[in-house]
Amino acid sequence: MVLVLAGHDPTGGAGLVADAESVAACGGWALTVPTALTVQDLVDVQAVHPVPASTIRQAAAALESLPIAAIKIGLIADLEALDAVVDVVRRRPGVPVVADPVLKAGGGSPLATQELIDAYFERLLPRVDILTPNRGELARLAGLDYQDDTERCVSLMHQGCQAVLVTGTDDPEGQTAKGRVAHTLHTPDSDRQWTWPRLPATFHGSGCTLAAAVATRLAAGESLVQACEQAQVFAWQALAHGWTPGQGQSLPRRLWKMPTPRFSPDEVKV
Ligand SMILES: Nc1ncnc2c1ncn2[C@@H]1O[C@H](COP(=O)(O)OP(=O)(O)O)[C@@H](O)[C@H]1O
Ligand SMILES: Cc1ncc(COP(=O)(O)O)c(N)n1
Repeated sequence: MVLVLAGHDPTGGAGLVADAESVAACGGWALTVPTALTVQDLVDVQAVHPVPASTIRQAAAALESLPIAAIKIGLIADLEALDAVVDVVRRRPGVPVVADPVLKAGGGSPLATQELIDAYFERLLPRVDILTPNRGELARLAGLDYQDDTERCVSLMHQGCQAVLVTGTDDPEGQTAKGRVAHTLHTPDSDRQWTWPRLPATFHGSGCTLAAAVATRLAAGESLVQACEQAQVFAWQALAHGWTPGQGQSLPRRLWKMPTPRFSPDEVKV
């Protein structure tokens, strides 16, 4: 089972719904604790309403008897929610924690203040096993003192984060080979890079899809490198099967392997 602490996105493209689909598609079972309710469509986020910290703590405590094998953290909307999430994680020592820092909506609206980013760095990072930022999020978390992504990741690992999988889709410095997106897994011992064909769309919930998949594969006992690779293959295919229902970003189809079912009354045997 994967405990997911994330925001709700009514479009189902990102947030808890995305995470639950990803977890199920990768062979796990999601336990979902909302950290925030958002108001958004596929263009941008209009509002974020944090769930009270006491509710987050209570909802997670109620799940304590269940066999949680990994924790996935998504949107955290305020300092109180951050402290509640840190408490939840501390109560489960040894369970791998995958955190996807959600700092900005796809449409550009900020989702975290500088104070919240500083607190994320100080309080949550020391308990994170793998962080999955894009390059912009990495730069904001690490701050201005570093020359390149490797230095930025080293600074996050000094803070206690065990590994960083940097997704290169946003590629602000234009370093990705043309037509490919590159992702690099940084650990204290080595770095490992993968590249994938760039798809001709902008996706809503791609980061959630990837991070929840990493958590699920870690929960299944895969190594960090295996889990990261499997999750990237899964996320790429979910995006390749994605669709664009209207204005704005495209939606990943995480359950593309599930055919449209036909239900027959004959299946009901008493
Ligand atoms: N246009 C795209 N083409 C191929 N892969 C993509 C594309 N957009 C996102 N991805 C994939 O989605 C996953 C999440 O990455 P990314 O979109 O950078 O995260 P975030 O939502 O945090 O910005 C990665 O595995 C990345 O390869
Ligand atoms: C509730 C919620 N969580 C996360 C994201 C960003 O998702 P992504 O960076 O994967 O597009 C979002 N738009 N809404």
